[in-house]
Amino acid sequence: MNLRRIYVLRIGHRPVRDHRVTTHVGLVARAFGADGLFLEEKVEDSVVQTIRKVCYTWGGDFKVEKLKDPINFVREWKNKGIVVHLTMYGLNIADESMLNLIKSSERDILVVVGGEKVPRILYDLADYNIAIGNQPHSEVAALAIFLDRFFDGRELLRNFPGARVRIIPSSRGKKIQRVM
Ligand SMILES: C[S@@+](CC[C@H](N)C(=O)[O-])C[C@H]1O[C@@H](n2cnc3c(N)ncnc32)[C@H](O)[C@@H]1O
Repeated sequence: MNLRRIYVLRIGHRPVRDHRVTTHVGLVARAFGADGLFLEEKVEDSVVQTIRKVCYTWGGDFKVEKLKDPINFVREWKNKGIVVHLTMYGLNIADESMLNLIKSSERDILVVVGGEKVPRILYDLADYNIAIGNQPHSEVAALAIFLDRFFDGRELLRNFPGARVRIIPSSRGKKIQRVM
């Protein structure tokens, strides 16, 4: 059995201004199958709390952690896993050969998404600089599409153990079941 894990690192957070987008990076990471999120130390505690509250209510084993030195963390990560940096300047994911190489690795994966400006060194540290198309858009969209392609859509059918509420999918209206 492959016990490979996939984590997300969000770099380049601007306090206050990026509160919502960094929260959304976390929610997308969790909902689209990642095992956890690493954030810079300057990220507001309320971002971490919001993501943890979603995990408490909706389940899953998703870890959120702040890092003192994200670049050093990436350096050390490379001893045990691979680093995928999502950037519009990278190799287009539509060329599936890169994605296939990433999928076939048995090592843990760190997916790095940036903000306004990403430190140059990340482009060199990354094992793969991957573009979700070579047009500028958003870290939230880039992460969602990368994870969805990585898991071939299977993440959308995942169960989240320990959920307190669950949605009963319905063609109209909102049906929610309390589980515990
Ligand atoms: C506001 S964008 C900045 C665009 C940036 N100059 C870049 O390198 O992609 C913030 C983040 O969104 C992600 N991003 C935006 N467009 C992307 C694309 N086409 N492919 C992959 N990632 C993208 C990157 O992680 C980037 O650091």
